Amino acid sequence: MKKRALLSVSNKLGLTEFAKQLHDLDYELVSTGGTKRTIEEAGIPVRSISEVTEFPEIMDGRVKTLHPSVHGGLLAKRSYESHMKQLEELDIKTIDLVAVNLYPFKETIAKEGVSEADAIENIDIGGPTMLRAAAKSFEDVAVVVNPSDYEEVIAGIQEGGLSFETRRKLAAKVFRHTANYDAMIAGYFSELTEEPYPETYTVTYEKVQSLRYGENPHQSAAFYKKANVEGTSLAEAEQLNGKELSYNNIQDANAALEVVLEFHQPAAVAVKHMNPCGVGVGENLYDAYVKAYEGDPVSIFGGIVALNREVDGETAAKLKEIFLEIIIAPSFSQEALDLLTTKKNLRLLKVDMKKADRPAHKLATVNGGLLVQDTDEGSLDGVDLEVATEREPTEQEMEDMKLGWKVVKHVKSNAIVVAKGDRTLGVGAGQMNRVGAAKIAFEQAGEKAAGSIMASDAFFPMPDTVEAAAEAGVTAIIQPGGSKRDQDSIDACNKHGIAMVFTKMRHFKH
Ligand SMILES: NC(=O)c1ncn([C@@H]2O[C@H](COP(=O)(O)O)[C@@H](O)[C@H]2O)c1NC=O
Repeated sequence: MKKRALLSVSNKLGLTEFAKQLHDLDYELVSTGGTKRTIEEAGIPVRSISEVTEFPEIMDGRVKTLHPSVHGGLLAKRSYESHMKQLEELDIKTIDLVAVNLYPFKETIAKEGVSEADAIENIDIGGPTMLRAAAKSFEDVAVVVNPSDYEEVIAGIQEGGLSFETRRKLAAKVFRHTANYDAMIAGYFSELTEEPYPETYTVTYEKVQSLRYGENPHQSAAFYKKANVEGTSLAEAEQLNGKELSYNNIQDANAALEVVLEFHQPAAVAVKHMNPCGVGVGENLYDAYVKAYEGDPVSIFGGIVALNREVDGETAAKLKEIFLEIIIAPSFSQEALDLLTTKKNLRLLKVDMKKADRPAHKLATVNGGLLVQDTDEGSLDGVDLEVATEREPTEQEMEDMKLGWKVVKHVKSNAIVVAKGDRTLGVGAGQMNRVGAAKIAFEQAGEKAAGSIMASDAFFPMPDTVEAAAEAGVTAIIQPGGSKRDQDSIDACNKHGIAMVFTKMRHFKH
């Protein structure tokens, strides 16, 4: 008796070649409407699914393969006499191979302005049902969900049949695929019904690449991207030069990208170990980069630089002067590319920075758990800053404080940023007490701290940070305010003639 293959695919890639090879291997082919037409047009004999089900495809294809003649043929255990007897009694033929790929739900919901009705029509029902049935029956049935596996499947059959291990691997792939598909549907409906934190949180990620190792060489790692990437993302970067990215590179590059996206003017951000070490904004990119570089010419060495304008030749020449791991930009001029690609290991990443939306959620794992929160979208846009001190900040101080505030949001807490004249001068990151972070920032800024501003990601529980700032020459402070002891800090500012504003918004980053 001929073996039977059921083919029902939305993505017709490689279909006719696969069908032809199966036919040559003496399989009887059975197909649904569009798939059958494609196979027939290639001159390959194929039977209609309606012949098998003795039922027409109905309701615009909503029901075509959902039939006992299909699912009996898939789910019967060949080793059970009772199952085989039932098939015989009901005149159902076994199905030995299934190739199915699903309605393009992901691509449909990614379309701008897609209607709910369109999204719903693209939820495949019959396809996943067949895939799951075939995968459950992997001991007897081979199931192919990805056209990239056609070749291997054909080769296996030609060599005398697919092994148990191969069939089990194909089944595992199917269950991951249908889980991924359903997770996308679940996510879509959670959004529709405005349930950001539902009773089960199902997210799905697709592999971008295996990584050589994780944070340290003894840790294994891989990079995955969201099935539907929202906004500007490193996961969609185009690498134009350099060796493969590492786990730490990706983390650092993402940190740099997040900071540079804060700015509309030409901006440059240098990052080390996920903290910005130098940030500059300017009239043009060169100017911005020079400022970022001068912010901390020591830490930037071996760092990651993100820029928010096309890298031109002049900026590239300056970037080339020091050892950098990665440069991220929306584009690179040919001149810049010619200059930078002479450094073989320097990774150049082209990232589309125009995508406005940001990921709705930030995820963090704890042992045995997952924390989910809104992305920190807090900004000073439209915020009336409260001046807490006797002295009002000058216009220049205000500008510098706005820059400091944008940067301090991205520095690990406790975080202090010292800035002046469109650039950072010192960054204190990740300290267990605030005054400690401030001291690090002042030490970095050195004499340049005179006349600078200080930004703090959270309020001051004591006036010690203000005192340290006064000693370093800081003239204005931006911080959330809200401590029971705010008055102590205000008094200290007034004593030293420092202007201080409250944002009433905290930017902890752990
Ligand atoms: N309703 C059904 O019984 C059904 N059976 C198979 N499909 C899907 O129909 C698509 C193929 O359709 P066609 O061969 O007409 O191009 C495949 O993506 C397959 O997963 C179905 N469609 C949706 O559920």
